[in-house]
Amino acid sequence: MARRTASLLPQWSSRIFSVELDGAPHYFAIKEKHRGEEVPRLFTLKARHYERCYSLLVCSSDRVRRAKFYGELKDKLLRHLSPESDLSPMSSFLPDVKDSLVRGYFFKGDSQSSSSTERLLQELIQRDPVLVCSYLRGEDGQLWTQRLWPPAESQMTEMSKDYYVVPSEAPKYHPSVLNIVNSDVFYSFEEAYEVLKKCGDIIPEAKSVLELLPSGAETRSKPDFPVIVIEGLDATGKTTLTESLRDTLKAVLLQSPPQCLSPWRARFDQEPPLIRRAFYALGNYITAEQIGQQGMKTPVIVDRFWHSTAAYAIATAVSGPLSNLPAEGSEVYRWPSDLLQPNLVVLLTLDPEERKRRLRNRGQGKTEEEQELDHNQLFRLRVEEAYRRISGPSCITVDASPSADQVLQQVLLLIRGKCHL
Ligand SMILES: Nc1ncnc2c1ncn2[C@@H]1O[C@H](COP(=O)(O)OP(=O)(O)OP(=O)(O)O)[C@@H](O)[C@H]1O
Ligand SMILES: Nc1ccn([C@@H]2O[C@H](COP(=O)(O)O)[C@@H](O)[C@H]2O)c(=O)n1
Repeated sequence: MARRTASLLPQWSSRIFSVELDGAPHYFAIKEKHRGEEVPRLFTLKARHYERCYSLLVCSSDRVRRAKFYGELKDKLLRHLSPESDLSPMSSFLPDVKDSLVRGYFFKGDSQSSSSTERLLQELIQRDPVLVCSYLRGEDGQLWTQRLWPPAESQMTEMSKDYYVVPSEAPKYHPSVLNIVNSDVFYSFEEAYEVLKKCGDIIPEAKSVLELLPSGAETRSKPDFPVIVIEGLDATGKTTLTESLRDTLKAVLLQSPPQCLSPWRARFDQEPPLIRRAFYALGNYITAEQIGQQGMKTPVIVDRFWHSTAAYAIATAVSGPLSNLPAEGSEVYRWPSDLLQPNLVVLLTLDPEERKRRLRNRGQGKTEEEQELDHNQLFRLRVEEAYRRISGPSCITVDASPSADQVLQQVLLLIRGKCHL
């Protein structure tokens, strides 16, 4: 298996590796040592008594298989490895090369149970799309060597050489940015459709979803009436506002994901990002079809649409501070060319403490992502910033802290100014 997967990781010696140790990414490169050359030291691994570490990179050419297996691999490793192994997320990428990121895990080998670890690795490389490397500590404790595992007996390839591990600078943007397009965010009906179609064999529910889809993102004529989307984090007042707008404007209220996908939403929420995001992306096309029909008769108000799909996906793919997000103007913030464009998108924003108070008062269950919003201040900031950076159409921010009626009046003013209602 190592040989077959090796061909999926071109330019091995030019790759950068990232291991998350104690919550912070450590970047390293690999280097062949030439005679008399001083090799820079690797970051000091905290547990100095470990002599050997391993990395596993998931590198199937089938992206659905890769996404599913990456999630399963963590459970498998956690079940088999000792807690001292410090299992950490790892990735490898070619700087500035789109779609070059591969994910995996890194862990410290336990000398007491090395044979059972190696048995597990042996099983994995026989059956699964993983590429395993071992890292051996040098005598001074800081210089590490990377070697393909198990060492290739013959046929010296670029990968089967021994390399020294050397520190590397952090890339300008989070490496996940390289793979966002059509893995986390889908920019056409076809791209998202392809993912769900491939899932049909392993997720029977995918077939039911496919049956509900419009026959393609047909270019319909623009609705005669205005289409207004209300966006925002949970509990910012979207439901309250959209219902008031519906009543005031005698409009139709739609939502994304649409009601018809409700039976399958929880199922797809358990899936890895590739599949989950494809599900939500397709939901927008079903809603767009409904907008197209209703918008010929009345104004249409939409509770969440494309901005939500893209902003949450981008903010989840990238970790850490706002500076890790793709730069403003990046292609990842562009609107899909085949998706209906609303006339106005309003983003409701709220002070985090007030949002929490409203969540508490409402007292409903929360999705994992909503809990993450509560606990992780950086995630919340990334989602809000991604919302603001999406363009074509961009959103207009409205402070949702005044009373429900004041927020309604503010948004009605915007609608009358922009949509001539
Ligand atoms: N302007 C407001 N002032 C005070 N409370 C409000 C205001 N708007 C909404 N609320 C209350 O805040 C809570 C959350 O509002 P709402 O359900 O409308 O938010 P939401 O954005 O639709 O949330 P979710 O996305 O989780 O469905 C509700 O209890 C609602 O009554
Ligand atoms: N158009 C959409 C709508 C929602 N999502 C995802 O759902 C979560 C929030 O939705 P709630 O109904 O629970 O408020 C959020 O995690 C988004 O990832 C989406 O992707 N696209």
